[in-house]
Amino acid sequence: MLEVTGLGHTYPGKQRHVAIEELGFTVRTGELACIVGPSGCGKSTLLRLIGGLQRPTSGRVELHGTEIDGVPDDLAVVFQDYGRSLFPWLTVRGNVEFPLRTRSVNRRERAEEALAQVGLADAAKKYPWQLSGGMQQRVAIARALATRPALLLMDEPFASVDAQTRFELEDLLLSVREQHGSTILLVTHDIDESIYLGDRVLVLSKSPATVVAELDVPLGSRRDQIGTRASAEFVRLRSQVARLLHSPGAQETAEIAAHEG
Ligand SMILES: Nc1ncnc2c1ncn2[C@@H]1O[C@H](COP(=O)(O)OP(=O)(O)OP(=O)(O)O)[C@@H](O)[C@H]1O
Repeated sequence: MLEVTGLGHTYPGKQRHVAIEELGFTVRTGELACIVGPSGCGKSTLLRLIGGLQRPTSGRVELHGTEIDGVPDDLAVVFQDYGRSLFPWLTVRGNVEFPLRTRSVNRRERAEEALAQVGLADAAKKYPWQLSGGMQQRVAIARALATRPALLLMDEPFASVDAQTRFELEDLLLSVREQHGSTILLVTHDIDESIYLGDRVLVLSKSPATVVAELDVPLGSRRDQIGTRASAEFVRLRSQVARLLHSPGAQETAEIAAHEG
């Protein structure tokens, strides 16, 4: 569904910065792929390029085989900062209906369905500021789901909530994904989260970002916060990703292996 080839992005000007270099990967329909990388390596830049919010300086991003050159209709993004992404003057239902305003669908029905999916059927008439942080992020997820996107991009979606809420939202995402067969690309700096959620984990290098490893996550589709995280396979993957992220030597080895094979 998504194909990223030879992608590069350099921020111009006095502070010229090469954020992304020769980056490539694909995401299959129905897959949940996680991108994990060190702080400041270029994860948000990558999502902005994929979401058509920024133009790459080299390479291409294709969705369903067509190059992206603006924000695609069938793509939705969930950002980390729910406080700034929801409109405080609109009710919860108003927020969820907002991206549907130009579509000929029953907006109210769609919004209510999406809110029910995230467990907020009773909060439709409230305002975002009357809800907890975790509930606000559920509204942001409902708003993205209401558009029935072919691809859902998520930029550190659970980084601003407490640990318990984070676990709940991770499980909510897995259940929504199972119900809809959604295709999701999620960026995180949390190694455990990338393995718990992902079918595949793409590990990025330090800036300029490039893909140093792609790891399959053979943990099955039924995951649970306690059993899955304690499993031998989970622990093995966690060490592997941590080594790739924290040891420059391991990154070089992975890069050489990727180029050779
Ligand atoms: N508009 C900009 N102009 C110049 N440099 C920028 C701009 N936006 C980002 N950068 C630089 O590009 C690099 C990548 O930034 P980006 O926000 O994509 O990283 P990130 O991996 O998402 O960071 P974090 O993990 O802290 O969220 C950083 O060094 C940042 O300073």
